[in-house]
Amino acid sequence: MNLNTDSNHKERVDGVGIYIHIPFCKQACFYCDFHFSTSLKKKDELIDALIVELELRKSEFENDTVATIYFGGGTPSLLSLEEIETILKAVYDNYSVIENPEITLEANPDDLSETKILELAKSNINRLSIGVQSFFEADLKLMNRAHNATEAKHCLELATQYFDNISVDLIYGIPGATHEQWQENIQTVLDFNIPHISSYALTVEPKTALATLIKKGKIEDVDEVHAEAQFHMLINQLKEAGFIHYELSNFSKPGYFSINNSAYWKGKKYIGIGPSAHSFSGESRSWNISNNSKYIQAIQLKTLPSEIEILSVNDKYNEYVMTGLRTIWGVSLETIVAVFGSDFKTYILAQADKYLNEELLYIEDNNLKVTTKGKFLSDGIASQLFKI
Ligand SMILES: C[S@@+](CC[C@H](N)C(=O)[O-])C[C@H]1O[C@@H](n2cnc3c(N)ncnc32)[C@H](O)[C@@H]1O
Ligand SMILES: C[S@@+](CC[C@H](N)C(=O)[O-])C[C@H]1O[C@@H](n2cnc3c(N)ncnc32)[C@H](O)[C@@H]1O
Ligand code: SF4
Repeated sequence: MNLNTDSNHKERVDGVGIYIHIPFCKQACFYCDFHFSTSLKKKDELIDALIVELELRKSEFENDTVATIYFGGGTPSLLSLEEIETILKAVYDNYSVIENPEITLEANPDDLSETKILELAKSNINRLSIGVQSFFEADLKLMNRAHNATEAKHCLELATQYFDNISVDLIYGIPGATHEQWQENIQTVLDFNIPHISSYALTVEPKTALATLIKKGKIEDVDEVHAEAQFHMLINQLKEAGFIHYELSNFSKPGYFSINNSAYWKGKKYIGIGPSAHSFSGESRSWNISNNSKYIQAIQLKTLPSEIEILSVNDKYNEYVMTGLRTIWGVSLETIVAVFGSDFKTYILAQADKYLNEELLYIEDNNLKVTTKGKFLSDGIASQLFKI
C-alpha cells in the first residue's frame, strides 16, 4: 500500500533535485561533523563559485525538470535574502524548473528574527527546516547550539504566522535529558502545529568535540537503551498526533512529506552544489571537495572539484535495500526482480529469513519492511542483506 496519498506530491517527486550547500556556521555544535567554517571571510567568493558551478553543470539536467531546490548546510539562514535570490536566479537561468517547486531553506532559530522571516516569506522559499534540537537550556548548552530555549520557541511562534510548510529538527538521546523532557520537546512542537518533524539520535562522531568531552569524562556518554526508548516515544506520540512515519528519521502530516528527501529515497537524480555536496546521477555518485578555498579555486578555473564513483550492480542493490528499509515504501521484491534479477530476490529472502522469524522484518504486498520493533535496528539489518 502506498501511504503517500498526496497526488500533487507524487507528481512533483518525479522531477529531479538540486541541493546547495552553504558551508558557514556561527559556532560549531559539539556533535557535528558536517562541513562548515565559522569564518565568513570567503562568503562572497563562495557564493560566486556556487553560481559558476550551477552554470558548469547545467548539461547534467538537460533533459530533466527540477522539482525541489534545497539550501542545506552549514547554516543557510546566515545568508541575506539578496544572496539567496542571486543563487536562485542562477538555478532558474540554467535549469528547467517546474512551476511550483519545493524550495527549502535550513534555518537556525537565532537567525530567524521577525524581519528575516517576513523577508523570507516574500521570497520564493516555501519551506523552512528549522534546527531547534531541544527546548531545554541544558541540552542546548551541552550541544553548544548558538540559540537558547526562548529563541527556539519565539522563532516557531513567528515562523508559523508566515509559513505553512515547516519542518523542525529535534535530537533525542541527549545525555542527562529525561524521558519527560523529551516528551515535552515533542509536545511543544505539536503545540505549534508544525506539520513535519525530522528527528535524529545524538550520534558521537569521531574527532568531534563531543567525542573528546565524553572521553575526558566531562560529558556523560550517550546511552543506546535510553535513546531507543526515546525513539519509540517519538513514534507513539507522533502517531497519536496524526503523523505518518514515512522514513526512519522523518514524520509528516499527510501532504507534507519532504519532496527533497523523498526524491533521495526513491533514487531520483540530484546534483549537489558547493563544497562537500554529493550528487547522484542514477549510475554514479560524486562528491565535491570539502575545503572551501580549494573548492573556490577549482571552480574559478572552471573545473569540478569532485570525485566520482561508478556504482556496480551490487552497490545499487545495497543502496536500494538500505534506503528502502528506512522508508514506509519498503523494499519492493517486484523491483528487485525487475531491476536486479530473480537471483537477487532469492538472495534477499534467504538473508531476511532470520529477521522475518524474529519479527524485525515483515512482508506486505510483496514489499519487505521493518516492523516497529526492528526500526531502531534498520541500518544494521539492511547491512546483513547486502551483497558484497
Ligand atoms: C547538519 S545540520 C544543518 C542544518 C542547521 N545548521 C542545523 O543545525 O539544524 C542538519 C541536521 O543534522 C543534525 N546533526 C548533525 N550532526 C548530528 C549528530 N552527530 N547527531 C545527531 N544529529 C546531528 C543537526 O542537528 C541538524 O538537525
Ligand atoms: C537531509 S537534511 C535534513 C532534512 C531536513 N530536516 C528536512 O526534512 O528538511 C540533513 C543534512 O544533510 C546534508 N545534506 C543533504 N543533502 C546533501 C547533499 N546532496 N550533499 C551534501 N550534504 C547533504 C546537509 O548538511 C543537511 O543539512
Ligand atoms: S548542527 Fe548545524 S549549526 Fe551546528 S555546526 Fe552543524 S551545521 Fe552548523
